[in-house]
Amino acid sequence: MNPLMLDTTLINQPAKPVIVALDFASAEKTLDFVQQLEPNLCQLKIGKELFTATGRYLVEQLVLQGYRIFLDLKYHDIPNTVASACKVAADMGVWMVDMHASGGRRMMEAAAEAVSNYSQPPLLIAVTVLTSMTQSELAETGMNLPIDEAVVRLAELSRQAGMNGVVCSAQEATLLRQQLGHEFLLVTPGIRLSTDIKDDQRRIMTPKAALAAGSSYLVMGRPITQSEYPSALLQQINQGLI
Ligand SMILES: O=c1ccn([C@@H]2O[C@H](COP(=O)(O)O)[C@@H](O)[C@H]2O)c(=O)[nH]1
Repeated sequence: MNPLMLDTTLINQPAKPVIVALDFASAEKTLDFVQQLEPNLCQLKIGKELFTATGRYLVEQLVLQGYRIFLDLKYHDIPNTVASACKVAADMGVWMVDMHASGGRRMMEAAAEAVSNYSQPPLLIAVTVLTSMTQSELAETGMNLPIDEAVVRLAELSRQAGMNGVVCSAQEATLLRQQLGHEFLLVTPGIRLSTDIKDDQRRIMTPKAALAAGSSYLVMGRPITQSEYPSALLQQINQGLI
């Protein structure tokens, strides 16, 4: 494909369940890995490591290849700064961008207002409680609610402030679906196959169980990027087999 021409063939196709976290340190390693995938298999996530290494160049390359991109920079700053960053993300053509719900209502409202005039605004997602955190680690930060209550509180605030959904663990998906209905997006990292190790994740679930619990999208990094057959693994998840 001519790299300067946007591949529009997939734009109207529904998104797939998995967002693959491209946690690599260079464009070269990333593009090598992405060669094994196709835009109709999954969405891609660019987070802090890869974005720090490659900036907007790689985001735009992958958008041009027809991938929906989740720019996972978890903004947490004053309202004006986060709103301006969301506009730049929208200009890059990303599909989804996130911020910490703990940045508060005014920060999230400013972000929602900033992208409201785009014809295809990115989905705005707020991080509730990181999937690496346990109950005691949350308490150490001064937040003394049980994790699931903290997640519900932050998710309700996010929805009121105009977010399209939240990042949470799939372990909270059933509760959030009861409280917030079926339209609000639940983006769930901490996904592990039954044979995988947890790594630094703490609140985990298998892909099949997470989708059954109400997850909208499964964020998966190491289980896919370190697999010998990433494409076959994605196909099995897409078919609901694992
Ligand atoms: O609560 C959160 C928010 C973001 N993440 C990100 O998701 C991936 C998970 O990667 P794995 O290798 O599957 O653990 C990673 O990029 C995190 O930054 C998260 O894990 N939890």
